[in-house]
Amino acid sequence: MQPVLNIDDVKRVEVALTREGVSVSELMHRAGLAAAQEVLELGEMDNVVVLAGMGNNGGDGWVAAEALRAQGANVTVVSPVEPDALPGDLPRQVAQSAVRAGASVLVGPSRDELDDLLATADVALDCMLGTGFHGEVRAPFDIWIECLNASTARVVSVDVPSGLSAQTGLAAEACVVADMTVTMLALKPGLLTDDGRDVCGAIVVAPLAEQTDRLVVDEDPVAWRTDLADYLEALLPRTSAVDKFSRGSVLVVGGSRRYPGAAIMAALAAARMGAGYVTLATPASAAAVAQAHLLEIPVVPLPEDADGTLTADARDVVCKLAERSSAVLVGPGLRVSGGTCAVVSALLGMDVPLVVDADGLNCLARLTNGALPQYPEIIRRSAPLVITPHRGELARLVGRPAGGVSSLSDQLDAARDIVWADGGSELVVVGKGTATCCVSVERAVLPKPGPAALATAGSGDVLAGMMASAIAQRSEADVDPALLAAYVCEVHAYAGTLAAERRGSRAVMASDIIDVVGVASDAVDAHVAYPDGPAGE
Ligand SMILES: NC(=O)C1=CN([C@@H]2O[C@H](COP(=O)(O)OP(=O)(O)OC[C@H]3O[C@@H](n4cnc5c(N)ncnc54)[C@H](OP(=O)(O)O)[C@@H]3O)[C@@H](O)[C@H]2O)[C@@H](O)CC1
Ligand SMILES: Nc1ncnc2c1ncn2[C@@H]1O[C@H](COP(=O)(O)OP(=O)(O)O)[C@@H](O)[C@H]1O
Ligand SMILES: [K+]
Repeated sequence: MQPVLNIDDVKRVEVALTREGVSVSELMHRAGLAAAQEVLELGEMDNVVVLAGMGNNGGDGWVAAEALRAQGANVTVVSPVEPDALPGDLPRQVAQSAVRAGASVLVGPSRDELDDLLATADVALDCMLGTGFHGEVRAPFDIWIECLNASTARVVSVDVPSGLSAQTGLAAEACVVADMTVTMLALKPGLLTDDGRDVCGAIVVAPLAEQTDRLVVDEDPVAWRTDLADYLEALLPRTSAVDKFSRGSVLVVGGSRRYPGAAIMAALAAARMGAGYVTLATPASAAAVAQAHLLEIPVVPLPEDADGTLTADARDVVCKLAERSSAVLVGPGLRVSGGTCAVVSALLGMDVPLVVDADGLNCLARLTNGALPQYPEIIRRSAPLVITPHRGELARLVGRPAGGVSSLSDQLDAARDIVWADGGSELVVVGKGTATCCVSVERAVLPKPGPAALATAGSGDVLAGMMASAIAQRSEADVDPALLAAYVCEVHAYAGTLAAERRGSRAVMASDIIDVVGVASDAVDAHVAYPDGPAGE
């Protein structure tokens, strides 16, 4: 797994490195050399343009310029001011050194001059704005970014594409779209989510010092990005010595007269993910339509009110069914009412592995007055509990205003508020978004996100069914619950990719994802077990 650090923690690693004798000047040199090295590895990059800003990100660029010139490249550095006029000591010193070494400099070019220069470039190094960037991009960089994005040069961004917040992943109106980002010391959350996913290109981490790995871990990374090989311990069993019950039985409690489909999709996804026996319990008036869609899955009708939503009387039947299940999912399509809250509350009080999604989470928000971290006793239990909120649901659970969870960084913060309040190892918060985090009290795991095709109604219901299915199949095993949850997200993501290939990237609907869950999980498992292809091939 690769550690991911918040920007403030990156700065602390920088300070720790200086304490261990690696000065900021030395770090800047190594950063510039690392960027230059990546350019050299692209091959045949004779004409290089370096767009340098006024801070240390610009300093990295001047160092790279000098190094590339020493390797025989034609290098022109574009700067807003004369090198001697750079305000920071370090950037000024490295700029003066690059000029002494013969780098050409173009100061404050017009748009046309910059366009002409970039037209000659094989590669452009983007060193305008790094982690010190804030607000909207000011002149001249807004214009430089437009010119760069319009050019045909390969773009290598240093540390972070200029205009992207490396913390939030949100891009300013002007933002570089890079082919590659060489980021210093460690991954940052903003590179992995939202606009960051579109603008970073390939990401290379430059550690800069041999102490970095240790110091990064000392800073308690905000998350860990998984590699496929990390999932080995999370794979679902493939033994032949099973029957349909020992393969895991899942109870899905969901649906309403208004929303029968969500629960149907969750039940189907649970079956496609490998559970041997799935049961759907749904309000009576949703049961007929559900049964018509579910040939292999028994549907149990439950007491409902005039709106076709569960009443509290459903609790007894639900709890009896739950007792016989290896895992339960509650929520998809349920709606929020006194009755549904009573059912969610009863399930939370049981000793059965539980996944809470969608309206199950909204019930949980209501049961805790929109402040779940203040009522940890409601979710404290001995059996596993996985809650799968998207950003809106997560905001509601922790009492933030609508829109108050708007980045991966916010997802991680809010999820941590919940798991730390709970304090138990049974709880995982799967904070969903354009990138998803699986957070337990032990650590936060970031599975590889899927395509935007997953942003379609019902996609979350599919994930929730898959999650309950995986937990049912691994109920006996000692596996890191956050890793197991991340494995399920990884399969969901890959199913999204397969569905997009099959249906077209904008055409995927949730049932298309369900159709390929099985082949996606086989493919992910094969990659995990045999990263270099099956043995003997
Ligand atoms: N951490 C490490 O270990 C290492 C870090 N290193 C490097 O240092 C970088 C961080 O350097 P940094 O702190 O100097 O900030 P940086 O990104 O150059 O930006 C500051 C400049 O941008 C300007 N500026 C800001 N916002 C703006 C806007 N909206 N529009 C326009 N301008 C704006 C700001 O102006 P000001 O706001 O002060 O007026 C100031 O001039 C980091 O990304 C990495 O590359 C490596 O050298 C070594 C190892
Ligand atoms: N832009 C995106 N890129 C990748 N995955 C996404 C994107 N948008 C949403 N997803 C994923 O799709 C799923 C959507 O879940 P959710 O919001 O609960 O949908 P619904 O409630 O409609 O079922 C989550 O797994 C989420 O991580
Ligand atoms: K940059």
